[in-house]
Amino acid sequence: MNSIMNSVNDFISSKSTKEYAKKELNAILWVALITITVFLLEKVSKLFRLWSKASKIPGPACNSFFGHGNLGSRENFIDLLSESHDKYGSVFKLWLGPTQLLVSIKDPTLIKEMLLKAEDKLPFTGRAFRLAFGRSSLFFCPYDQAQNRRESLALELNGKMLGRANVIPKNVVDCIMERVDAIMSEGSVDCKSVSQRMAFTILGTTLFGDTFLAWSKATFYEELLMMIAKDASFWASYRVTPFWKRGFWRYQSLCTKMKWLTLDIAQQCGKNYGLFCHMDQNSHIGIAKVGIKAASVAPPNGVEMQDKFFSPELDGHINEREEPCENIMGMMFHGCIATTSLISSVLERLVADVDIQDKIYSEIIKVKQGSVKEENVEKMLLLLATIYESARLLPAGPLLQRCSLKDDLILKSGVVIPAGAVLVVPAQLLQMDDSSWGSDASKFNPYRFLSKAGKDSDLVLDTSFTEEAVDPSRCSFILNDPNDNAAFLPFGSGMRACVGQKFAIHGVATLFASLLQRYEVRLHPQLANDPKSTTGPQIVFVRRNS
Ligand code: HEM
Repeated sequence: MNSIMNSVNDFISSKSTKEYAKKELNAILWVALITITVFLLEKVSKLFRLWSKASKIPGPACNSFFGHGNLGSRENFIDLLSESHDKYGSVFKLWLGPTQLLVSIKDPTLIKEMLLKAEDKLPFTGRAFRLAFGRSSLFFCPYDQAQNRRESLALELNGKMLGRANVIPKNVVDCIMERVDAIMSEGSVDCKSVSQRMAFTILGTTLFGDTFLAWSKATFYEELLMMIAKDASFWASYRVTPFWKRGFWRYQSLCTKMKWLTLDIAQQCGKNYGLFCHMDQNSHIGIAKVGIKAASVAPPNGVEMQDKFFSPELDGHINEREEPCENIMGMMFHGCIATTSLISSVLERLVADVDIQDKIYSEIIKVKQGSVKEENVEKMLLLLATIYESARLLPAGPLLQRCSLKDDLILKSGVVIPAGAVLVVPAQLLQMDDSSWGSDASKFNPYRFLSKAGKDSDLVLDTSFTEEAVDPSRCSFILNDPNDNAAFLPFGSGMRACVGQKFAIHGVATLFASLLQRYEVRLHPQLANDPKSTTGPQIVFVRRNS
């Protein structure tokens, strides 16, 4: 035994072994050095390619290597985009850093083309979303990750939900009306909070079914959602996640509570989702251990849809890093915020234009009299046109953002936008642009979405919306598809356009068809223009006599 040990020691200490080890180490260092050099050279050549391609796009000169450092607040940024478009034309560039190029496009035709070709969304733009809810396979991710869920969501919303008799079931509309009754008994209400209440009920019942109406924690869930919405951008504005701040952990605990509540309502719906075992592997908070019992009750409204989004095995793909719960929370969050601002925008227009409100009311009554279907909103042309117009004038979401991650984007006009550039569309500027909407672009005019039958390109701009037009049996007007105008972008456009557009428009129309049938919506005589109000005008619902 000793002799074996001695010979091993001799071998190790022998000169040739030391030499051998030294050579090995040298070889490894060389390989590492070459790999790092190749990697760096690739990065540098990529950077030069980006700079050379970007140099052909017009834009303000950039004096600093670090780009146009301070772009100011959101409002200033939109002003900057507007001024730069006036100066440099419909496509211009800005450097956000040495490797980060921003390209803004304002020409509607180029935008339509770009939004069809650039199908990715840069994950860093969804930082607020990810900090709050985690990674999602629907929002702020490359197209190949979102495609399957987008398709199934579109199928559910536009196929099944729009196909049924009422986009929003009657019991849900009745419940919302009961809440409006309760609100009315309190006197006036601010536009924003009543819209939020309505949007929350619509989204909640769409995703979780009727169970949501009786869910005892719904009010707390709504409050949580709004608290998260209020703080999300603030915490995401830190370049480095501020783990050292107490406020951040308070915010994170709100997000965790929201996750728990989402699972709670899922549990209340009475289904055993395969998702929970999947989440056990991925979840940061161990929610999987909640333990969901299988229930033998018949699925309530919305459960089928919910099932799709909770199931990780959708189309056979399991994305290891994704938690299906994030998609549900994302839809609740985005759907509620966006639908709230649409409802609020419609309410504001209606109280400001009583004449239109009265015309919509007579349209609703006429359609109801001549219809077997409970809420035949497709025939309520003026109501739908009012919703389109209110969406056009929506103040939310001033920018659309896209990216082509793999390939350069070559537009028909010859402009080449390098892969990886952040593409933005100043949607709000476009939606108010005279060249796309006429000289009254900044005014509320729902008639711009109506044209005389047989001449669908002739917009009715004279506002002569007569009795004839609101009578579906003698209707000589048709509703234009708002998406025909490339400058109509409240729901985006192209490959990553909003999946919920049709559902949201029909849902909001169904809601207003019931609301206006029962109530007149008026500005509160004393509180209408309260300068201190940050939540829109104070309004009152006045019950109609009939
Ligand atoms: C009035 C209500 C709504 C408005 C104004 C709205 C607006 C938008 C906008 C502007 C986008 C970005 C589009 C783009 O970049 O081209 C978007 C994306 C999206 N919307 Fe909506 N939305 C509304 C309601 C909803 C609802 C109710 C749902 C579903 C329940 C929904 C689901 C989505 C999804 C999944 C995306 C992400 C698409 C993607 O990135 O691939 N939206 N929405």
